[in-house]
Amino acid sequence: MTKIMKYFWKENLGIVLLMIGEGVGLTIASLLNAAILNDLIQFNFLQFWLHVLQLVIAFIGFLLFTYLKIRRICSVRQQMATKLRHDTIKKLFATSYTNFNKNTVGTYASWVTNDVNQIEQAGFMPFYELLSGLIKSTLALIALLSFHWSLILMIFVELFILVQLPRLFNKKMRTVTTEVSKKNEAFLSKMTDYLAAYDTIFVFRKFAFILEKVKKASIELGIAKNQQAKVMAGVTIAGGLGNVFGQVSVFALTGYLALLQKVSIGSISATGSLASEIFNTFGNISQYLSSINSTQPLFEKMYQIEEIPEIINKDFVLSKGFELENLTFGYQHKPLLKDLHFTFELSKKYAIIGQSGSGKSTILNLLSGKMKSYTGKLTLGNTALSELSLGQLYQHVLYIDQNPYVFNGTIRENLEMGDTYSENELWDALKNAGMEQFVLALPKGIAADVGENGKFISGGQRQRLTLARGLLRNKNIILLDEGTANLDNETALNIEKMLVEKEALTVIMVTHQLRAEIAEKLDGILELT
Ligand SMILES: Nc1ncnc2c1ncn2[C@@H]1O[C@H](COP(=O)(O)OP(=O)(O)OP(=O)(O)O)[C@@H](O)[C@H]1O
Repeated sequence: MTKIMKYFWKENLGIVLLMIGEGVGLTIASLLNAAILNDLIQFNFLQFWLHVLQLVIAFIGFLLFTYLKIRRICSVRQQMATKLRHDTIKKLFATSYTNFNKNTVGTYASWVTNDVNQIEQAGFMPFYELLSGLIKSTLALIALLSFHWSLILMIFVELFILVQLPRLFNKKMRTVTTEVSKKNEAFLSKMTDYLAAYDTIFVFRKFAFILEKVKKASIELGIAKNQQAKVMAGVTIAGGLGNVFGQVSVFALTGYLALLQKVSIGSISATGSLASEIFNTFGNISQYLSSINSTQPLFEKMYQIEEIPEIINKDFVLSKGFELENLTFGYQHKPLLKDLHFTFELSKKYAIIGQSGSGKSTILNLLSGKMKSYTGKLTLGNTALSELSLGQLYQHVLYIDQNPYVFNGTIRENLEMGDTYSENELWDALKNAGMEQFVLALPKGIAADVGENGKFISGGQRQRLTLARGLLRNKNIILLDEGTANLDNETALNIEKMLVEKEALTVIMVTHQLRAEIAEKLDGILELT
């Protein structure tokens, strides 16, 4: 948490200044309480009314600073949460393909929702409460010193004992918070999975089965949260006991000093409220620190994502296509591809065929730099793929996998994905992907919404939309995994023809259905067994 607080140091300094303003207002109000009581004891009515007026002004100042502080904390807290979410996703995008796939999408969603919320509630909020309390306590201690030194001495001894308390709870708090985070991850992951499977659940009428699973996952999450609340309750009680003891002892000592005529009688109302400020803060310190401490594992989880730096290979020239030599690869040490030799020359057209599970998509995954744990040689141009940054690779390569994602937005947004293209370029891409007539016939045309993962359009239309999105990018090499599998024979044939007839384009397509009209135009076929 220190890291993010430091990053926003200017904003946090502003908050500290507002807290000081708030604390000064409150301390002055406490001191005025003593003065008012003394005025009454001495029947000094003029002074009494003057002090009451000053008290009102002090309270107005206090409330004004409190208002500004609350507003500012809320805004800075949101800025820090946004930075955390942004940095986490940025790191996830900068890690390797294999690392990203170690967790489910639901887990990552949980990090940037549940965990960030937990950091806000259990980390940032207690931190500001503690900071505000410490500032008020420091001012209160200074004010108390103006009454009698013995008060400060006694408070210091008691505070020393109070601040030892958090240590007793640190370990337990970390454990229960980590457990809540894990259960949150599991819960969100399961929910994402069940809801994404809605169509399957719908046709199998498995609602009761899924509801039972939802209930079980929710109960498991509830147990972890209860466990956390139990530890929190223990921390609160321990702090509360110290707090009560401290306040009573200051009250008693001031009374004793007043009896000895070392302090005025009115002091008792000021020392009481000043001491309550100090002991409220330090009484809750164990709770604040345990809570802040408990968020540490959540930060660690986000910060430990390994970023793989993009190192640009300056010597790279796309002088030739992909060359595979003795290429061997397997998942989890299970051999799949063995000693493969093949050359995909630039501007030529290839198909990869073979039985289901023979490794066709895996080859495209290797060519597109997603899998790196192969042995043998795999080069593009004059450079080994392992020495090429993904940015450089994707400057030339377009990979359309078996399930390309269609975003919940318009056709135009799905095509552009944040880039800018002319109307002509957009429509050319739609035409080449066999999508032009369909889009023209839509009431909203290119501005039509496609829904979540394109659920408002057909499977074939989704495939053509993602193909158009790829064609727009004008890359030299296209890797197409069953890119026309969902299309009718005629549309599929037209698209494949369009691709193999593009002279400059290197085409490597995985297909189950190699049509004779296409096969005769190919320069090579890689058949896997
Ligand atoms: N991420 C993965 N982890 C472990 N095994 C995997 C993974 N991806 C694929 N496999 C396995 O590797 C083998 C080859 O998979 P691949 O997807 O390359 O086959 P394919 O020839 O493209 O199949 P299909 O024609 O059915 O799409 C399969 O047995 C598959 O179960």
